[in-house]
Amino acid sequence: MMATRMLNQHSKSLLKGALGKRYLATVTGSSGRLMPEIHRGATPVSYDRATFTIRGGPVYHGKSFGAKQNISGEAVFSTALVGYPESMTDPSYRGQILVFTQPLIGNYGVPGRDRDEAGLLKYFESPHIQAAGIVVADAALQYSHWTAVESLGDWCAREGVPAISGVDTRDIVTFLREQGSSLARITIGEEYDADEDEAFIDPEQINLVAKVSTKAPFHVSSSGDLHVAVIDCGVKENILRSLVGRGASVTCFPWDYPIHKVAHHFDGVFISNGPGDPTHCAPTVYHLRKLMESYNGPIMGICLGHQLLALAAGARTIKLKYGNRAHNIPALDLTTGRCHITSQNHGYAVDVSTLPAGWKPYFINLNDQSNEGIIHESKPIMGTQFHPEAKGGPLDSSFLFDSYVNQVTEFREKGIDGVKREGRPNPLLVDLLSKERVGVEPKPVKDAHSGPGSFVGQGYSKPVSVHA
Ligand SMILES: NC(=O)CC[C@H](N)C(=O)O
Repeated sequence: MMATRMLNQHSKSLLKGALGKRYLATVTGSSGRLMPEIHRGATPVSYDRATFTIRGGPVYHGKSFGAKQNISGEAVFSTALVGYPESMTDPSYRGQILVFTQPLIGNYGVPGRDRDEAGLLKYFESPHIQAAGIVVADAALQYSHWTAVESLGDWCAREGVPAISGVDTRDIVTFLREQGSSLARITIGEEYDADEDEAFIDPEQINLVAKVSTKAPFHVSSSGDLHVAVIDCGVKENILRSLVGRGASVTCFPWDYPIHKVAHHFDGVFISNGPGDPTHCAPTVYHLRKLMESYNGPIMGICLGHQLLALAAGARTIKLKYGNRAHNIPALDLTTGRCHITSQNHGYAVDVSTLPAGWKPYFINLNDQSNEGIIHESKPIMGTQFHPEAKGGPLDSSFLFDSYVNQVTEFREKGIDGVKREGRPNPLLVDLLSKERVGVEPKPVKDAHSGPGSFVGQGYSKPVSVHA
């Protein structure tokens, strides 16, 4: 008691915060940690009424708990139970309105922008929310978790992303499953205006990969001596971590970089996940085709990367009725007969009937029989539609990174003709490269809410409160 009286106000609030975080269930902020900065389109949290409108479908009335912004995009649903910070920052969700079937979202808050020893974001899959908006049945306004620095609603508002709750997500998903992939809009504040019906943005028409891919190469170092080139179509942090953690430094290239011209410097090539229709990436497909003609090192692709490999091989992709977005989808390994529970997030798939000679299907989806992977019959080239890096989701299929890195090691040791491939990346060149994605930060814009003296100018510097 005496000691408590002697504490100054600041230490008291810190102590209160620490105790609150550790022993009490309900936390509404996190003192002692740096709050993340404010971004384009940030608004105060809006608790206005809101509508979620599906084009050619129902209008759902609910309540806003994120930014006061109106947006439109493709409505997709995920049946994942946890992992909303990871999913929302996954660049593959760019342009999409994410409907969560898990009815309570936000109860463990949102973590900070902490980085691991390689400089990769620990809790996010990219630096910002990528989904255009989110739709939940029940938003938890109170949250509790030791990594949390803010609530889901605060995060959405700060990132300029609208969020709607109080709508029947069971009904929405039933509709989306029946009608198939649909355009939709979130409107905050005023009632939905039927005259605006034509104003739905269709992300399918946009090359989203060009928006989320780094604009210049960047490098992430590992302690090992392998070096992999990653084609960044919107790469998730955990793909990079899965390579770096296995001893492969990575240099990430923009999506349209002529990779075949530099691949001989690398022990392997990797093609990342990414948003939208893979057929928008014609330059990548062309470069991959050239790469497969000239390069003998291991090549692996995940999700969009897998689709691009298939297109480069000469196969076709199709759009699924409503896609697969979940963290528990069974994929059968056709080479072993084993089933793996996988993390997925895709709307397109490889049409396996168009796979040319020399390739075979590797995995198949046990729910809908869609293709989940392809493998070359003689070269070390493979791709998976699911996400072995998970985040969120189970790590059942992380062995695929082990086998890829084993192939990369072998290629480095034995080369093509039994001669060890020599050469480390030039340290000077590595030093010159950025250490993170270039040119993907949203630019600050002046809008109605961001003028001098407004919320954006002063909102987040205030101490945050902790319930005790
Ligand atoms: N996660 C991904 O890479 C998604 C790939 C592609 N944009 C699709 O929806 O099918």
